[in-house]
Amino acid sequence: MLSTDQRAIVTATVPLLESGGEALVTHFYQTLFKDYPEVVPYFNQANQTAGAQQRALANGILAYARNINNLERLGPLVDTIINKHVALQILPEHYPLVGASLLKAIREVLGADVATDSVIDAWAAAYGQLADILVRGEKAIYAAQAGAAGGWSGPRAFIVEKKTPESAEITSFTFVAADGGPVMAHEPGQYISVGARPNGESIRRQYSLSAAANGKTYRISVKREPQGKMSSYLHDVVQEGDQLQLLPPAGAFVLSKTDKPLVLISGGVGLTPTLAMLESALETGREIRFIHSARDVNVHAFRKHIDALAKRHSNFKRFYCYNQHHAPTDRPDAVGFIDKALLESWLPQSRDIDAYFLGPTGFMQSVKRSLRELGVPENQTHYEFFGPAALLD
Ligand SMILES: NC(=O)C1=CN([C@@H]2O[C@H](COP(=O)(O)OP(=O)(O)OC[C@H]3O[C@@H](n4cnc5c(N)ncnc54)[C@H](O)[C@@H]3O)[C@@H](O)[C@H]2O)C=CC1
Repeated sequence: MLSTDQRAIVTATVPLLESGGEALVTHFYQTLFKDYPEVVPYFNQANQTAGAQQRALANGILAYARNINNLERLGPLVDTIINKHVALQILPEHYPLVGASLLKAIREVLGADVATDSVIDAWAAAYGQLADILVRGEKAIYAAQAGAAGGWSGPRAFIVEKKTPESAEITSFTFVAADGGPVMAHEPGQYISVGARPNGESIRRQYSLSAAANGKTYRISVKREPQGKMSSYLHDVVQEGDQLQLLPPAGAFVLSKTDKPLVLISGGVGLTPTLAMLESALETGREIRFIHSARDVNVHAFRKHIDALAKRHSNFKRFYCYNQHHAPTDRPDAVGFIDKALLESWLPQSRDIDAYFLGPTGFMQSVKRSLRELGVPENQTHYEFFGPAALLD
């Protein structure tokens, strides 16, 4: 439990963290990896190089410290972190390693004058409180995953039943359990972790499930990233019949169960979770708009499938925006970038909608701003980052 004095110390440290947050966190990661090399496989080294993971952690720590007196204000952040940890199989025994490295980094970066014993004690107590909240949330999800019909815990072997190209750069993989058993139902919008050993190196990545739950299979749809170890391995090496290890579905970016009009807005490979959302929401009869932006028709995945759904369901309209179009047969609904004017013309009349959006960061910044300016309530707009979260505003 944090004392009043310790809370005051943590709050007072916020401006210091704000000005030096990234240096602190960079130092923290260096310390963590040096002192505890066994945790390195839990981190996507590509995100480390780009600094995105450092920034995400810095933002998380700042948000926590800022709200230490009113943790409810953290809102969905805690759930998002808990779900990311579950997808990575973070366990209670990992927390002391991170805590020790964080305190060591605070001490080394701030120096003995600032990082006095009472500052370190306050941060130790604050970290302990955060760790308790996260460990409790993670335990509950692990238990739910293990207890669900078709559920499991830890890695489970799956076979690639189908490998299907969906566009010039996106390919789907459909998995069935190697033990032939059922698989737990995921919420539309959730992801699974795929584990493999390309070139003998053990790696794990999260991919959104791109189809609604059916109890038997899972489907992911992966964009080839030229530098991506897992996506290159999946595209170039993995074939139908091959075996991979999957962790159970997780993720807090899920459809809210309202009957408000649903607007799904995606850029590029960001369409994968919105596709699962679309498929499951179609059954409810609520009004749905599916808005998708792609560079051009060649990289536009699932167009035929979505067009066919739009023909069959009168509650559903789809809109496509291409940056370029090459032939009259491409027939996008707009050319260029999705902007406020375009969204205004494609949204339902009412602004009392549930909106979900994903795409590259610039796309998400633009969509978030446009929805706000168009009067969609902020708490009815939802988004997720593939990988470490960044700030959109
Ligand atoms: N939620 C997330 O975190 C997502 C992240 N990404 C990441 O983004 C990268 C590129 O993904 P791709 O599928 O190749 O996307 P892309 O580069 O093909 O872009 C998709 C669409 O978004 C549009 N767009 C990009 N910046 C925009 C802006 N500032 N305003 C309006 N529209 C904009 C593009 O013009 C294009 O139509 C990947 O590394 C991927 O991992 C992609 C989708 C979702």
